[in-house]
Amino acid sequence: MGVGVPQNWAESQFHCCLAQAPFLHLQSELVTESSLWNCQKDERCVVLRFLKFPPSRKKTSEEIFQHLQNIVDFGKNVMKEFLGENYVHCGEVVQLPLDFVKQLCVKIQSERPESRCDKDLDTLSGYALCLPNLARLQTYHFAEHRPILCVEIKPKCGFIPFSSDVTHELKHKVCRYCMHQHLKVATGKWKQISRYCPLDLYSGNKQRMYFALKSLLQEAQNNLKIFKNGELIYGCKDARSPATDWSELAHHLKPFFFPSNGLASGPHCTRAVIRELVRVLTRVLLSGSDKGRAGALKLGPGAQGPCVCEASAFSRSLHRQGSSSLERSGLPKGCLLYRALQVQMLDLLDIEGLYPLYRRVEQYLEQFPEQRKTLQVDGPYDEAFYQKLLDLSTEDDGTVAFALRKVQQYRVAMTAKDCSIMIALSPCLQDASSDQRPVVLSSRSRFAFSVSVLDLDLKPYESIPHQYKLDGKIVNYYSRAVHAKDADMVSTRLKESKDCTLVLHKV
Ligand SMILES: O=P(O)(O)O[C@@H]1[C@@H](OP(=O)(O)O)[C@H](OP(=O)(O)O)[C@H](O)[C@H](OP(=O)(O)O)[C@H]1OP(=O)(O)O
Ligand SMILES: Nc1ncnc2c1ncn2[C@@H]1O[C@H](COP(=O)(O)OP(=O)(O)OP(=O)(O)O)[C@@H](O)[C@H]1O
Repeated sequence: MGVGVPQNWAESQFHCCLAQAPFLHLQSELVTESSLWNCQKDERCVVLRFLKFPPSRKKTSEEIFQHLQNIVDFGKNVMKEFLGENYVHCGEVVQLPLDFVKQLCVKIQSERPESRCDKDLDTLSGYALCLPNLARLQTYHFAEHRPILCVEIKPKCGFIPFSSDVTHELKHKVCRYCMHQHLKVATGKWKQISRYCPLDLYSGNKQRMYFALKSLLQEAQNNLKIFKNGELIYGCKDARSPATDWSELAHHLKPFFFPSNGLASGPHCTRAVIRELVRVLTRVLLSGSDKGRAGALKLGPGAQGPCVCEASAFSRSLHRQGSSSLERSGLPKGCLLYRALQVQMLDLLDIEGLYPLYRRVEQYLEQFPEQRKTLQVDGPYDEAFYQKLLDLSTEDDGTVAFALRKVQQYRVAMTAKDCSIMIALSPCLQDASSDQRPVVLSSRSRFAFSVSVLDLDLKPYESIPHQYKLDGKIVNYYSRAVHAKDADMVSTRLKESKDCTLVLHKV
């Protein structure tokens, strides 16, 4: 059969995503559904996402269809509104011939990372989500034949909680990502602590953003991947992945950034290429005028928290140099990072303030399980659902309605904290300015680009107790292992300095 086997693909708890080169080009003889047929006809390249479940949790076809439809509706009615039309691509639910799905599943099985194989792909319903291939320029509606570079960034949570419900003082000083790094290394998820801090990336300050992006390039973990013509050329799957090699990356990138000159190879060339990449990414991340309704989120002035994470390597080094001037967010309002941050901040109470409200909803649902549907706990994610999210009042009137509103806002915030950004860059000629597509300049070339958001599935209601436990684990581990070590170092230094003190006695 004429189905390209994907070379790279990844999946989360619920989904399997088939992506990257060679992309899954759907052949006409295999696909009869009209939407896919159209994709094939106008040469658009598509990506299919399938649901996946633990073997014990089978779902009916109807449930699977509904789950996928909910994902589409949530994208359309909520995330498009908040993040902006151009950044969000919701796709559509399609029904595929079962034979096709089964053969596909067999073909990709060997490519699945072992750690993800505890869940089975849904091959029985025939339903899947059909999405545009976001590793390509979204400003073109037909296949692009020019070389294309795509950088995928999972920036994670860009603010420090400001909620008065936070009980651990450390949470007001160090961001969750930086704390979580220590637990991840201790549990073997990754080999070493990253110097990346999301607060640097979201700062809008170019210097801090460069530092953040360079740190991602040094220690990509699951926060950075780079694709060239759809093929993964940089980024790792797990802690066993080989160490990152900048000279190899530079070799791939050189034709994009230094197309016509024979810049010598070696460390100088590598540095120059990486610098160009980081600059272009920063420019793209700061660009954008897409209208979204994130402005409709009237977060009060208190809803900001500190602008610097005490654990950030950047702020630590500035601190050591005696400089304390770190600016608050200078992100332009139209850019995707700004909008994503606003949505993340729907988490106004922090999990510590939210958990008792979740318990209130739970108790109510235990008593009145039939209300689950009326309350739209699991959808539909329609306009009414969206409207409720806009009420940011934090005054608890003791009602289930209040508790549920906060729970739903929290779920949306968590989704924005875990989504990824795809930046597609394609070199364009000097005279290509006549078309209206956005262009970004590097010192030796210019690129048409597009920015999209990926993985916008609403986090499940059921994940809240897990979030609560994990939060406690992260903070406790950090305060025991790291903060205690820091305190130790300070006291050792104090002791040493005491040992060296020359005590002068009066004679
Ligand atoms: O809790 P976190 O911050 O570790 O985020 C999880 C991610 O881990 P990360 O920290 O990015 O390495 C985690 O990423 P990986 O699967 O480990 O690459 C998932 O994205 C997970 O989402 P879900 O539960 O599969 O829907 C994410 O879980 P959620 O908390 O977003 O539900
Ligand atoms: N529409 C798309 N176009 C191009 N690549 C995609 C698309 N959707 C997903 N991918 C690629 O597949 C990977 C996994 O996709 P996605 O995050 O949506 O699935 P997931 O199953 O939730 O996985 P994860 O838990 O790793 O985030 C992404 O990191 C990205 O590299």
